[in-house]
Amino acid sequence: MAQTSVVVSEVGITATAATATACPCPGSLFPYPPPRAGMAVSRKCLRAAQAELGAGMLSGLVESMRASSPTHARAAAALAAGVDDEHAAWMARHPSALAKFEEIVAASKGKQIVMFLDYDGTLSPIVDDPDAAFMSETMRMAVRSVAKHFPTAIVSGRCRDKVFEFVKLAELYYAGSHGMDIKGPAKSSSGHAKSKAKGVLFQPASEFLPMIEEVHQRLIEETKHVAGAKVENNKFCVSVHFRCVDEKSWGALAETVKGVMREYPKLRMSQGRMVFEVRPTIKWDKGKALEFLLESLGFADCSNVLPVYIGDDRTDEDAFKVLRRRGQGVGILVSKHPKDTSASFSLQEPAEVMEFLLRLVEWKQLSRARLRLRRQAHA
Ligand SMILES: O=P(O)(O)OC[C@H]1O[C@H](O[C@H]2O[C@H](CO)[C@@H](O)[C@H](O)[C@H]2O)[C@H](O)[C@@H](O)[C@@H]1O
Repeated sequence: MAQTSVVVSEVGITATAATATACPCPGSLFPYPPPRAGMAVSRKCLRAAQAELGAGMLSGLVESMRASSPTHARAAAALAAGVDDEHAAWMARHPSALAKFEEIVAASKGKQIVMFLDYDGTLSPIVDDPDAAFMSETMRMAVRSVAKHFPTAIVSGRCRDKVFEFVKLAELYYAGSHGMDIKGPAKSSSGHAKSKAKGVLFQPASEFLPMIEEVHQRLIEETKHVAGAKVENNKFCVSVHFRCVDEKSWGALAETVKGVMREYPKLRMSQGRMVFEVRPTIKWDKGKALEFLLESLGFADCSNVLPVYIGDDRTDEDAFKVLRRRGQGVGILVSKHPKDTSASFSLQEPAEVMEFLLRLVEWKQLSRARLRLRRQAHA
């Protein structure tokens, strides 16, 4: 099917018109994780683990664990190595969504904006304790206002109930467990309630529930000797956090988790921000959840919709890629540091996400007021 895509600006908003296919992904000038100098790790742990796993595999995993901490010593080293240039080049390819705000809203002309928001690191700041990742009341107000004007979904790795406890807005769509648990709004704050997605419940991995519960218990048991490790049950997936684990123990932790994973070939492991994410091997992710929600909202294969997806983590890349493939929508990565991404734009931190959301609301209110005035003038 021919995707609709007109590149509205040099920076990659793709919107309607009748021809092209997905716009090209940005090149990988600055691969993420960027290459970095080695650091001291527990040689003992590494040796023991490497014997079983194969050297390349585990040391790669530990490197990747380090890279998921951009505030680490790496940042200081990178600074000394001319990161300013790297950052400027990256920003040129992924400009601030605030700086390009006018272009973004111009691309929505004649289209329904649909908002997709990741939770951790996007609406709430990253903190050591996953149970304390609260969003501010002002952020909640901003999200509530956005949802009054546009259908809005939270797409999170968290289990749906947990992310709802944090967000506390019944008028939103929620896709928890990396999109494997989708539900429409319990209440409406706008006309969107009439949408087909109201109350929808989609759980493509439900058959994995017993296995996830089992692996959750196994991971708790097997990692209890690693100080600081925390295992979180996200219903259809499990997170193993290492943010509070001494770096010397990362190799041992990685080995332990991989050891358990070997017993569960139907589960796979990926990595987020100082966390291992364990989930079913089914072909379902945040990108699929985005497409499912668009379809449920009545925007399947439509050119009159502009999905806007804001997220900070590797799992959000699946959604950015879907937007690129569809040649439709706006992907915004929340990051202060250059990362390899399929998003077109960037915002530095949750505070900027809030500013972006508030500007959207303000713009929508102004456009409505202008329309009203024009109608009155013609009446
Ligand atoms: O898709 P998200 O909403 O971004 O969820 C991804 C994971 O986020 C949480 O972990 C991250 O945030 C924690 C709190 O700030 C932080 O301590 C941790 O290091 C981060 O990885 C959440 O706890 C996980 O379950 C989610 O999968």
